[in-house]
Amino acid sequence: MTTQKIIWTDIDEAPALATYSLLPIIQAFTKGTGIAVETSDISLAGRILANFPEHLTESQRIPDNLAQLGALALKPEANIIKLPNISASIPQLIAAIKELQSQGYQIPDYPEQPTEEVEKAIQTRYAKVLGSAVNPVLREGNSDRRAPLSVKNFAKKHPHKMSPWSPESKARVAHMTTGDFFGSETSTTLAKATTARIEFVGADGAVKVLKEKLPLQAGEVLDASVMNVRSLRAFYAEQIDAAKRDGLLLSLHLKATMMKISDPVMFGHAVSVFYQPVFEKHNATLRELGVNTANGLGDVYAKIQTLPEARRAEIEADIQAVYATHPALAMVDSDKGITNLHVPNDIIVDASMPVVVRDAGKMWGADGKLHDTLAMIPDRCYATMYKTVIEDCQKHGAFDPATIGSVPNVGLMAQKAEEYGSHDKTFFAPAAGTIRIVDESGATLLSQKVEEGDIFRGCQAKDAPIQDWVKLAVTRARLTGAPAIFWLDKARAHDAQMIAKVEAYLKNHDTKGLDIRILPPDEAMKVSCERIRKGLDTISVTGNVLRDYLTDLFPIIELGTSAKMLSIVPLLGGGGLFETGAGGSAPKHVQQFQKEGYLRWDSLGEFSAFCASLEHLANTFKNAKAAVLAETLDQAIAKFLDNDKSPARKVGQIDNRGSHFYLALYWAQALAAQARDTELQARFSKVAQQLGANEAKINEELIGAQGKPVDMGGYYHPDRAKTGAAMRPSATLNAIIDGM
Ligand SMILES: NC(=O)C1=CN([C@@H]2O[C@H](COP(=O)(O)OP(=O)(O)OC[C@H]3O[C@@H](n4cnc5c(N)ncnc54)[C@H](OP(=O)(O)O)[C@@H]3O)[C@@H](O)[C@H]2O)C=CC1
Ligand SMILES: O=C(O)CCC(=O)C(=O)O
Ligand SMILES: [Mg+2]
Repeated sequence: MTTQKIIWTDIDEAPALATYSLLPIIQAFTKGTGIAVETSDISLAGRILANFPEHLTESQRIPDNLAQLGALALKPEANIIKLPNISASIPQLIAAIKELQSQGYQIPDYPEQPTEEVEKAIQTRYAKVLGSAVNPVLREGNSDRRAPLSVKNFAKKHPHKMSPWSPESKARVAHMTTGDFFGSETSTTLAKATTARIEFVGADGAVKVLKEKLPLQAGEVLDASVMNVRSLRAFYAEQIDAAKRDGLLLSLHLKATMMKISDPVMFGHAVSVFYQPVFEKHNATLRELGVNTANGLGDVYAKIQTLPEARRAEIEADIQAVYATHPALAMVDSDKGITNLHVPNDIIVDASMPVVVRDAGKMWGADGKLHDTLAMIPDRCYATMYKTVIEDCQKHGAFDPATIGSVPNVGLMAQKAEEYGSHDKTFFAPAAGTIRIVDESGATLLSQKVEEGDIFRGCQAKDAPIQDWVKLAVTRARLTGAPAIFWLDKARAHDAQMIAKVEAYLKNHDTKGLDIRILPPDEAMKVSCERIRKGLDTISVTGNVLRDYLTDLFPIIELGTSAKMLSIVPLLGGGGLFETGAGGSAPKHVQQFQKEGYLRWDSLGEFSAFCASLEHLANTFKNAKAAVLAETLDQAIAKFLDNDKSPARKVGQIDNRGSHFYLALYWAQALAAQARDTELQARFSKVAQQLGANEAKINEELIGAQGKPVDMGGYYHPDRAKTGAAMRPSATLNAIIDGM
């Protein structure tokens, strides 16, 4: 029998914890079927270690798994289960490095302000693991994200709580009206392939090359846009005044993790504008200490620890004084005094704005209560649709998960499409002048006027992925009968190029009888909201960033969480990437696990992704056992939902581990009940019997393990034995699974 491989990624935080319990079950169930489920460590800690082999002993080294998986993703045999991983901000990266060093890994410190060449080289190496470093490498296909039907039906039957909107709600989204990426964008479609370069031209005409080689294909869409920092800072200042005047909380929503070059800096400007009195008065000291506003107010607190007591107290008092004259800030953790401006990775727009919608326009204030917020989302490329959904709720009230329809998504992301690939084309203007993209003949393709500090961003979207994206949209529209809306705005330069392509490529498909529209994001949002309120589904077909934002927004509205989403990436090379859920790695869940031995991570996303991965094996390799496993897993998931076996939230109820037991039980029962594969039937009849007979005992052992602190031996790089033991506390369950 040839063995087909499924790669299960080892990642971070809550989903990594869940893996300790779930993977042994999955490996036991697939044993002897010709399917091998193997792990590949692409965790933040793993990626750090993989980049510094010469600093490690032989036994400490780990291979560059991410590069290997990236290569695998291009091949037809690729079958990868991708769990959400940390896209690290600098504070997270530094914390992970410290932890690894404390465990005896002699990797270098992160040079925050490199001066010497050696330091610069180390920083460059660390840059490879910073931010969204994994997803763009593995996502060699476009994205199909939706709620599986069983999950959607479950949510309708057991609707989660949505806060009612008050007619007095003053919540609002604020965005810039000029000087943002949206306003400045210019875009072109390449007539022929070329290798371009990006250069800065100073006021004196001197040219500085920013990027030597930018290979461009014929037919690809190339954009250049600029965030004018003066306008951005003025925008922040205005909104600070407006929030104060209107008695609103102030919140900032960016994506500093995924947009790892531009957004931390935009975040930093908000920090220095909000705390301007502190930065003015203590400018010299803070500079000397190497405070980087892009790392948030938390960086100020961290760096002033080295100052003499009196000096530190003075700065701290001046920070407190700001709150007296400024609007209240939205809080990430009001108990600990962690504000929205503390660290750049705590409020990530895709996850934070849906919660504002769910909580009726409110966020937590320092008083531990919910208040209407003024949500700053500077750039109009993304802000207007959030504005529309908030206004829709203010007008029509909260969405009712019991009755609303669905908004699945078809997202363009292959080959680092759009903003995903912009990191190596994002630059900060060294002075006033022009930044331009010049082709190999010397002709200027695009150019932007800049002032000092402005953020220049170049984006690319290759033609093949665009064609595939259009095809995927038509396929989904045909399969579901739902209208498909391309969220594209002809007033945005990039979108205008895309619209021309979409219109051309739609002609390659049979679209007879399909409802396919092209609408700007605010209108598309309006139509989609109107339709879900009537119980109707509407496919959103979007570029990369809107994909990210919408696939948290609608799932959180519809299902209460994006963890339950099915997230499939049909790879352009023929393989499959199956992502679990559409959300993140839930740091809050790890904190709860460490404190009270309770893990409320819901693995439904993993279940669905694994099922889709088995289906893919069954279809592409005609693997009959995989087909039976997939079909029975699907039945098990349905029963799991029917019996509501997802983790609860509190000690004493089943948690993630208990939910895995029930999945195993129902899966074994379904395998025992089928007759297509008698070998599996016989094998699993015994397992089903054993699991069923021990249900009470297993539950007792699993729940008995809760309620006390857990020592994982590390956060970013936990001790495998300790964590494994904590995640598999039922000797009875372990004996059955390990005995299979
Ligand atoms: N695909 C990927 O690799 C992604 C990675 N990330 C990364 O994840 C990290 C954290 O991201 P963040 O935006 O804070 O958001 P998360 O999605 O990790 O968490 C936000 C909240 O979502 C809920 N939640 C998420 N997943 C589950 C689940 N499986 N079961 C139950 N509840 C869940 C919980 O909310 P509640 O308290 O409301 O129940 C949780 O506190 C960052 O490092 C980010 O870069 C983020 C998105 C995608
Ligand atoms: O790549 C990342 O940093 C996050 C991706 C994400 O949020 C998503 O795909 O939904
Ligand atoms: Mg997301």
